[in-house]
Amino acid sequence: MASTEIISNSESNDQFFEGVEKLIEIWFTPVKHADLRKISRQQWENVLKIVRCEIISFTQSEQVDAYVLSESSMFVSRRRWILKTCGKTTPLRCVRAVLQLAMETAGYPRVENVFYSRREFARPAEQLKPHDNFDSEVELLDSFFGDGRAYIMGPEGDCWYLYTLLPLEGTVAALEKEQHPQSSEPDQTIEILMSDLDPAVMDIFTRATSATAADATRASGIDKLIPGMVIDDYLFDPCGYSMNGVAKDRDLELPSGCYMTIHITPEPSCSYVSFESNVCLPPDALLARVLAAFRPNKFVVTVFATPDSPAAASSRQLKQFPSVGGFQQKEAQHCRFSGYELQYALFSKFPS
Ligand SMILES: C[S@+](CC[C@H](N)C(=O)[O-])C[C@H]1O[C@@H](n2cnc3c(N)ncnc32)[C@H](O)[C@@H]1O
Repeated sequence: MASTEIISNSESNDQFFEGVEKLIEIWFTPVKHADLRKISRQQWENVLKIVRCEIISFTQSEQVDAYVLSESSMFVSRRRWILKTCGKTTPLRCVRAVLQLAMETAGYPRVENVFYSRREFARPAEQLKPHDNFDSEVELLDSFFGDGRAYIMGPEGDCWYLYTLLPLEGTVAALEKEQHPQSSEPDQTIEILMSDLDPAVMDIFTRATSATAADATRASGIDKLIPGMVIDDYLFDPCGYSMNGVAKDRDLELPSGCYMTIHITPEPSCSYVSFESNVCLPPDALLARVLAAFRPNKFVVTVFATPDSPAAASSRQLKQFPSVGGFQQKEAQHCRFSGYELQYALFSKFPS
Protein backbone atom coordinates (compact mmCIF):
# COMPACT_ATOMS: atom_id res chain seq x y z
CA MET A 1 0.00 0.00 0.00
CA ALA A 2 1.10 3.57 -0.53
CA SER A 3 2.81 5.15 2.45
CA THR A 4 3.41 8.70 1.28
CA GLU A 5 2.73 12.03 2.89
CA ILE A 6 -0.81 13.41 2.61
CA ILE A 7 -1.20 16.35 0.30
CA SER A 8 -3.77 18.84 1.54
CA ASN A 9 -5.45 21.19 -0.92
CA SER A 10 -8.23 22.79 1.07
CA GLU A 11 -9.98 22.86 4.39
CA SER A 12 -13.42 22.32 2.92
CA ASN A 13 -14.78 19.22 1.18
CA ASP A 14 -16.78 21.24 -1.30
CA GLN A 15 -14.50 23.28 -3.49
CA PHE A 16 -14.57 22.80 -7.24
CA PHE A 17 -12.14 20.25 -8.62
CA GLU A 18 -12.05 19.18 -12.30
CA GLY A 19 -12.14 15.39 -11.92
CA VAL A 20 -12.43 14.79 -15.67
CA GLU A 21 -9.15 13.39 -16.94
CA LYS A 22 -7.20 13.76 -20.14
CA LEU A 23 -6.05 10.29 -21.19
CA ILE A 24 -3.19 9.68 -23.60
CA GLU A 25 -1.99 6.24 -24.63
CA ILE A 26 0.93 5.76 -27.03
CA TRP A 27 1.97 2.40 -28.51
CA PHE A 28 5.45 2.23 -30.01
CA THR A 29 6.31 -0.01 -32.96
CA PRO A 30 8.13 -3.08 -31.58
CA VAL A 31 11.93 -3.07 -31.64
CA LYS A 32 14.04 -5.92 -30.26
CA HIS A 33 15.42 -5.07 -26.77
CA ALA A 34 13.63 -1.71 -26.66
CA ASP A 35 11.70 -1.07 -23.42
CA LEU A 36 10.04 2.08 -22.05
CA ARG A 37 10.91 0.87 -18.55
CA LYS A 38 14.52 1.85 -19.27
CA ILE A 39 13.36 5.42 -18.66
CA SER A 40 14.38 6.27 -15.09
CA ARG A 41 12.16 7.63 -12.33
CA GLN A 42 14.10 10.92 -12.43
CA GLN A 43 13.41 11.20 -16.18
CA TRP A 44 9.67 10.60 -15.57
CA GLU A 45 9.69 13.18 -12.76
CA ASN A 46 11.09 15.74 -15.20
CA VAL A 47 8.39 14.85 -17.75
CA LEU A 48 5.66 15.17 -15.11
CA LYS A 49 6.89 18.65 -14.12
CA ILE A 50 5.85 19.75 -17.61
CA VAL A 51 2.41 18.22 -16.94
CA ARG A 52 2.16 19.98 -13.54
CA CYS A 53 1.83 16.89 -11.39
CA GLU A 54 4.10 14.56 -9.43
CA ILE A 55 4.56 10.92 -8.46
CA ILE A 56 3.14 10.05 -5.04
CA SER A 57 3.31 6.27 -5.11
CA PHE A 58 4.62 3.37 -7.21
CA THR A 59 3.92 -0.32 -7.68
CA GLN A 60 4.81 -2.77 -10.42
CA SER A 61 4.22 -6.21 -11.90
CA GLU A 62 6.41 -8.14 -14.30
CA GLN A 63 4.87 -6.26 -17.22
CA VAL A 64 3.64 -2.90 -15.91
CA ASP A 65 5.12 -0.07 -13.84
CA ALA A 66 2.21 1.82 -12.23
CA TYR A 67 2.57 5.31 -10.77
CA VAL A 68 -0.09 7.05 -8.66
CA LEU A 69 0.21 10.77 -9.38
CA SER A 70 -0.92 13.85 -7.49
CA GLU A 71 -3.46 14.11 -10.34
CA SER A 72 -4.32 10.51 -11.35
CA SER A 73 -1.99 7.85 -12.86
CA MET A 74 0.73 6.76 -15.27
CA PHE A 75 1.38 3.21 -16.56
CA VAL A 76 4.57 2.19 -18.34
CA SER A 77 4.93 -1.17 -20.10
CA ARG A 78 7.46 -2.46 -22.59
CA ARG A 79 5.99 -0.54 -25.54
CA ARG A 80 2.84 1.16 -24.19
CA TRP A 81 2.74 4.45 -22.24
CA ILE A 82 -0.46 5.65 -20.57
CA LEU A 83 -0.87 9.01 -18.84
CA LYS A 84 -4.18 9.95 -17.24
CA THR A 85 -4.34 13.30 -15.47
CA CYS A 86 -7.12 15.46 -14.04
CA GLY A 87 -7.39 18.99 -12.62
CA LYS A 88 -5.53 21.68 -14.56
CA THR A 89 -2.72 19.44 -15.75
CA THR A 90 -1.20 19.78 -19.22
CA PRO A 91 -0.36 16.24 -20.44
CA LEU A 92 -0.09 17.13 -24.14
CA ARG A 93 2.74 19.52 -23.36
CA CYS A 94 4.99 16.58 -22.43
CA VAL A 95 4.48 14.46 -25.56
CA ARG A 96 7.56 15.82 -27.33
CA ALA A 97 9.71 14.97 -24.29
CA VAL A 98 8.23 11.46 -24.08
CA LEU A 99 8.83 10.78 -27.80
CA GLN A 100 12.45 11.89 -27.32
CA LEU A 101 12.95 9.65 -24.26
CA ALA A 102 11.29 6.76 -26.08
CA MET A 103 13.80 7.11 -28.89
CA GLU A 104 16.98 7.97 -26.99
CA THR A 105 16.56 5.98 -23.77
CA ALA A 106 14.06 3.22 -24.56
CA GLY A 107 15.03 2.53 -28.18
CA TYR A 108 11.74 3.23 -29.98
CA PRO A 109 12.07 5.47 -33.06
CA ARG A 110 8.47 4.98 -34.27
CA VAL A 111 4.96 5.35 -32.92
CA GLU A 112 2.46 2.64 -33.88
CA ASN A 113 -0.72 4.19 -32.48
CA VAL A 114 -1.98 6.99 -30.29
CA PHE A 115 -5.24 7.47 -28.41
CA TYR A 116 -6.04 10.78 -26.75
CA SER A 117 -9.49 11.06 -25.18
CA ARG A 118 -11.47 12.88 -22.53
CA ARG A 119 -15.00 13.74 -21.48
CA GLU A 120 -16.14 17.32 -21.76
CA PHE A 121 -14.75 19.34 -18.84
CA ALA A 122 -17.16 20.74 -16.26
CA ARG A 123 -15.29 24.07 -16.57
CA PRO A 124 -13.40 24.13 -19.91
CA ALA A 125 -12.48 27.82 -19.64
CA GLU A 126 -10.40 27.10 -16.54
CA GLN A 127 -8.11 24.68 -18.38
CA LEU A 128 -4.63 25.74 -19.47
CA LYS A 129 -3.62 25.76 -23.14
CA PRO A 130 -3.94 23.62 -25.23
CA HIS A 131 -6.60 21.92 -23.09
CA ASP A 132 -9.03 24.86 -23.11
CA ASN A 133 -10.54 23.53 -26.34
CA PHE A 134 -10.39 20.35 -28.40
CA ASP A 135 -9.30 22.10 -31.61
CA SER A 136 -6.10 23.30 -29.92
CA GLU A 137 -5.45 19.84 -28.52
CA VAL A 138 -5.87 18.33 -32.01
CA GLU A 139 -3.60 20.96 -33.55
CA LEU A 140 -0.84 20.08 -31.10
CA LEU A 141 -1.34 16.32 -31.58
CA ASP A 142 -1.23 16.78 -35.35
CA SER A 143 2.10 18.58 -34.98
CA PHE A 144 3.54 15.39 -33.45
CA PHE A 145 1.73 12.66 -35.36
CA GLY A 146 0.57 14.24 -38.62
CA ASP A 147 -1.84 11.53 -39.69
CA GLY A 148 -4.36 11.66 -36.85
CA ARG A 149 -8.12 12.07 -36.92
CA ALA A 150 -10.42 13.68 -34.35
CA TYR A 151 -13.90 12.48 -33.32
CA ILE A 152 -16.55 14.04 -31.10
CA MET A 153 -19.23 11.74 -29.72
CA GLY A 154 -22.31 12.36 -27.62
CA PRO A 155 -24.55 15.41 -27.21
CA GLU A 156 -23.40 18.94 -26.43
CA GLY A 157 -22.60 19.29 -22.74
CA ASP A 158 -21.78 15.59 -22.48
CA CYS A 159 -19.32 15.11 -25.31
CA TRP A 160 -16.54 12.60 -25.40
CA TYR A 161 -13.54 13.52 -27.54
CA LEU A 162 -11.09 11.18 -29.21
CA TYR A 163 -7.99 11.57 -31.34
CA THR A 164 -6.34 8.53 -32.88
CA LEU A 165 -4.18 7.71 -35.89
CA LEU A 166 -5.77 7.12 -39.27
CA PRO A 167 -6.59 3.57 -40.38
CA LEU A 168 -3.53 1.78 -41.65
CA GLU A 169 -5.16 0.22 -44.73
CA GLY A 170 -3.19 0.98 -47.86
CA THR A 171 -0.26 2.59 -46.09
CA VAL A 172 3.35 1.43 -45.82
CA ALA A 173 2.70 0.75 -42.15
CA ALA A 174 -0.16 -1.58 -43.09
CA LEU A 175 2.09 -3.54 -45.43
CA GLU A 176 4.71 -3.82 -42.68
CA LYS A 177 2.05 -5.03 -40.28
CA GLU A 178 0.91 -7.69 -42.74
CA GLN A 179 4.48 -8.91 -43.05
CA HIS A 180 5.07 -8.89 -39.28
CA PRO A 181 1.72 -9.89 -37.76
CA GLN A 182 3.43 -10.79 -34.46
CA SER A 183 3.79 -7.06 -33.75
CA SER A 184 0.10 -6.76 -32.89
CA GLU A 185 -1.29 -8.28 -29.71
CA PRO A 186 -4.88 -8.65 -28.45
CA ASP A 187 -5.85 -5.60 -26.41
CA GLN A 188 -8.94 -4.10 -24.84
CA THR A 189 -9.67 -1.19 -22.53
CA ILE A 190 -12.88 -0.32 -20.75
CA GLU A 191 -13.39 3.13 -19.29
CA ILE A 192 -16.39 4.15 -17.17
CA LEU A 193 -16.59 7.90 -16.50
CA MET A 194 -19.21 8.59 -13.83
CA SER A 195 -20.67 11.86 -12.57
CA ASP A 196 -23.26 12.97 -10.03
CA LEU A 197 -22.62 10.10 -7.63
CA ASP A 198 -24.35 8.86 -4.47
CA PRO A 199 -23.20 11.13 -1.58
CA ALA A 200 -23.19 8.18 0.85
CA VAL A 201 -20.65 6.38 -1.34
CA MET A 202 -18.62 9.56 -1.88
CA ASP A 203 -18.37 10.04 1.92
CA ILE A 204 -16.20 6.92 2.08
CA PHE A 205 -13.50 8.83 0.20
CA THR A 206 -13.11 11.56 2.83
CA ARG A 207 -10.70 11.61 5.76
CA ALA A 208 -13.68 12.31 8.02
CA THR A 209 -15.07 8.83 7.27
CA SER A 210 -12.05 6.68 6.36
CA ALA A 211 -8.85 6.75 8.40
CA THR A 212 -6.72 5.23 5.64
CA ALA A 213 -6.81 4.55 1.91
CA ALA A 214 -7.02 0.83 2.67
CA ASP A 215 -10.17 1.43 4.78
CA ALA A 216 -11.78 3.29 1.87
CA THR A 217 -10.75 0.55 -0.58
CA ARG A 218 -12.39 -2.13 1.59
CA ALA A 219 -15.50 -0.15 2.60
CA SER A 220 -16.33 0.71 -1.01
CA GLY A 221 -15.70 -2.82 -2.32
CA ILE A 222 -12.98 -1.61 -4.72
CA ASP A 223 -10.83 -4.54 -3.56
CA LYS A 224 -13.50 -6.96 -4.87
CA LEU A 225 -14.09 -5.38 -8.29
CA ILE A 226 -11.31 -7.34 -10.01
CA PRO A 227 -9.82 -10.04 -7.76
CA GLY A 228 -6.12 -10.84 -8.15
CA MET A 229 -4.80 -7.27 -8.22
CA VAL A 230 -2.03 -5.76 -6.10
CA ILE A 231 -3.58 -2.46 -4.98
CA ASP A 232 -1.69 0.79 -4.50
CA ASP A 233 -4.19 3.27 -3.06
CA TYR A 234 -4.05 6.85 -1.78
CA LEU A 235 -6.55 8.92 0.21
CA PHE A 236 -6.13 12.69 -0.15
CA ASP A 237 -6.83 15.22 2.61
CA PRO A 238 -9.54 16.28 3.22
CA CYS A 239 -10.99 14.10 0.47
CA GLY A 240 -10.22 12.44 -2.85
CA TYR A 241 -8.93 8.99 -3.72
CA SER A 242 -6.73 7.35 -6.34
CA MET A 243 -5.73 3.75 -6.84
CA ASN A 244 -3.78 1.64 -9.29
CA GLY A 245 -4.05 -2.13 -9.44
CA VAL A 246 -1.69 -4.45 -11.29
CA ALA A 247 -2.25 -8.19 -11.75
CA LYS A 248 -0.33 -10.24 -9.20
CA ASP A 249 2.62 -11.91 -10.89
CA ARG A 250 1.77 -15.52 -11.76
CA ASP A 251 -1.89 -15.07 -10.80
CA LEU A 252 -3.84 -17.98 -12.25
CA GLU A 253 -6.92 -15.96 -13.19
CA LEU A 254 -5.49 -12.68 -14.52
CA PRO A 255 -2.94 -12.49 -17.32
CA SER A 256 0.20 -10.54 -16.43
CA GLY A 257 -0.03 -7.03 -17.85
CA CYS A 258 -3.57 -6.41 -16.57
CA TYR A 259 -4.13 -3.15 -14.73
CA MET A 260 -6.99 -1.15 -13.27
CA THR A 261 -7.18 2.43 -12.08
CA ILE A 262 -9.83 4.38 -10.18
CA HIS A 263 -9.90 8.10 -9.34
CA ILE A 264 -12.49 9.75 -7.16
CA THR A 265 -13.49 13.37 -6.65
CA PRO A 266 -16.10 13.18 -3.86
CA GLU A 267 -16.96 16.90 -3.48
CA PRO A 268 -20.79 17.03 -3.71
CA SER A 269 -20.92 19.91 -6.20
CA CYS A 270 -18.59 18.19 -8.69
CA SER A 271 -18.53 14.48 -7.78
CA TYR A 272 -16.77 12.37 -10.39
CA VAL A 273 -15.30 8.86 -10.56
CA SER A 274 -13.33 7.25 -13.33
CA PHE A 275 -12.69 3.53 -13.71
CA GLU A 276 -10.38 2.04 -16.33
CA SER A 277 -9.01 -1.44 -16.93
CA ASN A 278 -7.61 -3.63 -19.69
CA VAL A 279 -8.80 -6.80 -17.96
CA CYS A 280 -10.66 -9.25 -20.18
CA LEU A 281 -13.90 -9.59 -18.21
CA PRO A 282 -17.17 -9.20 -20.16
CA PRO A 283 -17.76 -5.42 -20.20
CA ASP A 284 -21.41 -5.68 -19.15
CA ALA A 285 -20.52 -7.71 -16.03
CA LEU A 286 -17.74 -5.31 -15.07
CA LEU A 287 -20.00 -2.35 -15.70
CA ALA A 288 -22.69 -3.77 -13.42
CA ARG A 289 -20.14 -4.26 -10.60
CA VAL A 290 -18.70 -0.77 -10.96
CA LEU A 291 -22.13 0.89 -11.07
CA ALA A 292 -23.25 -1.03 -7.97
CA ALA A 293 -20.16 0.16 -6.10
CA PHE A 294 -20.34 3.87 -7.02
CA ARG A 295 -24.02 4.53 -7.86
CA PRO A 296 -23.67 7.39 -10.39
CA ASN A 297 -26.61 9.23 -11.93
CA LYS A 298 -24.81 9.61 -15.22
CA PHE A 299 -21.94 7.85 -16.97
CA VAL A 300 -20.09 7.40 -20.23
CA VAL A 301 -18.70 3.97 -21.06
CA THR A 302 -16.17 3.24 -23.78
CA VAL A 303 -14.75 -0.13 -24.79
CA PHE A 304 -11.80 -0.35 -27.17
CA ALA A 305 -10.99 -3.87 -28.38
CA THR A 306 -8.80 -5.36 -31.08
CA PRO A 307 -10.84 -7.78 -33.24
CA ASP A 308 -8.81 -10.72 -31.84
CA SER A 309 -9.33 -9.73 -28.19
CA PRO A 310 -11.82 -11.77 -26.12
CA ALA A 311 -13.63 -8.52 -25.32
CA ALA A 312 -14.43 -7.70 -28.95
CA ALA A 313 -17.58 -9.81 -29.21
CA SER A 314 -18.72 -9.18 -25.68
CA SER A 315 -18.29 -5.42 -25.99
CA ARG A 316 -21.27 -5.52 -28.33
CA GLN A 317 -23.33 -6.76 -25.37
CA LEU A 318 -23.30 -3.17 -24.17
CA LYS A 319 -26.12 -2.59 -26.60
CA GLN A 320 -28.38 -4.70 -24.37
CA PHE A 321 -27.43 -2.82 -21.23
CA PRO A 322 -29.97 0.06 -21.21
CA SER A 323 -32.76 -2.03 -19.72
CA VAL A 324 -30.66 -2.90 -16.64
CA GLY A 325 -30.42 -0.98 -13.39
CA GLY A 326 -32.76 1.91 -14.10
CA PHE A 327 -30.47 3.59 -16.62
CA GLN A 328 -31.56 5.08 -19.91
CA GLN A 329 -29.21 4.94 -22.86
CA LYS A 330 -29.00 8.48 -24.24
CA GLU A 331 -26.48 7.84 -26.98
CA ALA A 332 -24.57 4.89 -28.43
CA GLN A 333 -22.00 4.62 -31.20
CA HIS A 334 -19.86 1.90 -32.67
CA CYS A 335 -16.73 2.78 -34.66
CA ARG A 336 -13.90 0.93 -36.35
CA PHE A 337 -10.44 2.44 -36.18
CA SER A 338 -6.98 1.26 -37.13
CA GLY A 339 -7.14 -2.27 -35.78
CA TYR A 340 -9.64 -1.38 -33.02
CA GLU A 341 -13.37 -1.45 -32.50
CA LEU A 342 -14.86 1.15 -30.22
CA GLN A 343 -18.17 1.08 -28.38
CA TYR A 344 -19.24 4.39 -26.85
CA ALA A 345 -22.43 4.97 -24.84
CA LEU A 346 -23.87 7.64 -22.55
CA PHE A 347 -26.37 6.67 -19.87
CA SER A 348 -28.34 8.51 -17.24
CA LYS A 349 -30.81 7.44 -14.54
CA PHE A 350 -34.50 7.53 -15.28
CA PRO A 351 -36.08 10.36 -13.35
CA SER A 352 -37.35 8.78 -10.11
C1 LIG B 1 -6.52 13.22 -7.59
S1 LIG B 1 -8.08 12.90 -7.09
C2 LIG B 1 -8.93 12.08 -8.36
C3 LIG B 1 -9.38 12.89 -9.55
C4 LIG B 1 -9.92 12.05 -10.66
N1 LIG B 1 -9.58 12.49 -11.94
C5 LIG B 1 -11.40 11.74 -10.61
O1 LIG B 1 -11.81 10.85 -11.32
O2 LIG B 1 -12.14 12.34 -9.86
C6 LIG B 1 -8.89 14.41 -6.99
C7 LIG B 1 -9.55 14.53 -5.68
O3 LIG B 1 -8.56 14.63 -4.68
C8 LIG B 1 -8.72 15.88 -4.00
N2 LIG B 1 -7.37 16.36 -3.64
C9 LIG B 1 -6.95 16.64 -2.38
N3 LIG B 1 -5.67 17.06 -2.40
C10 LIG B 1 -5.26 17.03 -3.69
C11 LIG B 1 -4.05 17.37 -4.36
N4 LIG B 1 -3.01 17.83 -3.71
N5 LIG B 1 -3.97 17.24 -5.69
C12 LIG B 1 -5.04 16.75 -6.38
N6 LIG B 1 -6.21 16.43 -5.79
C13 LIG B 1 -6.34 16.56 -4.48
C14 LIG B 1 -9.49 16.78 -4.95
O4 LIG B 1 -10.18 17.80 -4.25
C15 LIG B 1 -10.42 15.77 -5.57
O5 LIG B 1 -11.49 15.47 -4.74
